[in-house]
Amino acid sequence: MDKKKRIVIALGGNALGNTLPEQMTAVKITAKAIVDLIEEGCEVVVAHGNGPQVGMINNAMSALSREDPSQPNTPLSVCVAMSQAYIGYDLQNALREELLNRNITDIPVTTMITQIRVDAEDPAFNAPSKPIGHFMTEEQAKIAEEKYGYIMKEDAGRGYRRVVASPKPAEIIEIGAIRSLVDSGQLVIACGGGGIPVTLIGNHLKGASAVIDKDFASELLAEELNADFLIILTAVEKVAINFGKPEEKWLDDITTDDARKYMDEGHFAPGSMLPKVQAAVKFADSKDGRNALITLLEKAKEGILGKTGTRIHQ
Ligand SMILES: Nc1ncnc2c1ncn2[C@@H]1O[C@H](COP(=O)(O)OP(=O)(O)O)[C@@H](O)[C@H]1O
Ligand SMILES: NC(=O)OP(=O)(O)O
Repeated sequence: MDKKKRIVIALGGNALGNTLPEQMTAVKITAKAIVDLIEEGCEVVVAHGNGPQVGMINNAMSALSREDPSQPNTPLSVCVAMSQAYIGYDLQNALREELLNRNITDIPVTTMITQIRVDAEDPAFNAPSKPIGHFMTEEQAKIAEEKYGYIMKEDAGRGYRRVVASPKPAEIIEIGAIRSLVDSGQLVIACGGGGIPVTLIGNHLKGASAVIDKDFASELLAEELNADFLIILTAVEKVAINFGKPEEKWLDDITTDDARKYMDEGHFAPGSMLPKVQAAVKFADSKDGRNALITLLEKAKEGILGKTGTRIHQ
């Protein structure tokens, strides 16, 4: 019998929604897409983003400490941990239910609280770039800057968002535990929200004020688990060159060299498609036979069957 294909899936914003009720609904659709892959005979590991959720949690915790001075401010690393548990809770339950609905009773679902070591000297700490929280108008953004000292940036024509530091992931602290669970056949949700950023001081892990990009964290997870496929599920079916322009062209199958050329030519927006293509290239180049796929959440099954999406390979 063929060895099962091991797939790490990175879930983007549309897989989770922006509010509590939206997330409840979105995870049901997401769970169907993931269990479709399991039914196709794949071994799946799930990672996910947290931009809207970590922003919401951070706003709530900051409001609490403004109202009640006895409540110290909640560090961003703790907000990431909260977002992992909140998203993991909904996703884990939706996956459990979808598996049971399809009479799959032998795959336990687990969410692993995951810390990821970053370099304390990473220059990203001095150049906030990761959008979190909800979109604002220019006027609302100015108020947020003045009132809360937030750094606000325009996000790919979609409005203004707060930006925070986003260092590169260096080491997944819980990788041994994740590997044991995956190897024993469990469906594991790990590296949520890009992982809780920590720096290492002796034996102590210190939370860092940052949000790691989940595309890069998922890539590291896929390499560490020796996955065959990294699938990045987002809001577009394929990656385009000349995106949004009259000469727009959707890409089916590209080599990592093609992708690097397109990146140099500036076809992919920073903060949205660029990190996905960068992560896909890094994974595909990391070992012969490794493939990355970028596609729409609802098309995951067609994507793995080679019918759609943008496939990136050496
Ligand atoms: N070259 C491109 N090809 C396709 N989509 C692109 C491109 N450049 C930017 N995008 C935008 O990137 C978005 C995906 O990024 P983002 O919304 O940050 O993803 P997610 O939240 O799913 O991680 C797409 O919905 C699309 O609007
Ligand atoms: N942490 C992270 O990359 O979140 P998003 O995917 O929501 O931006």
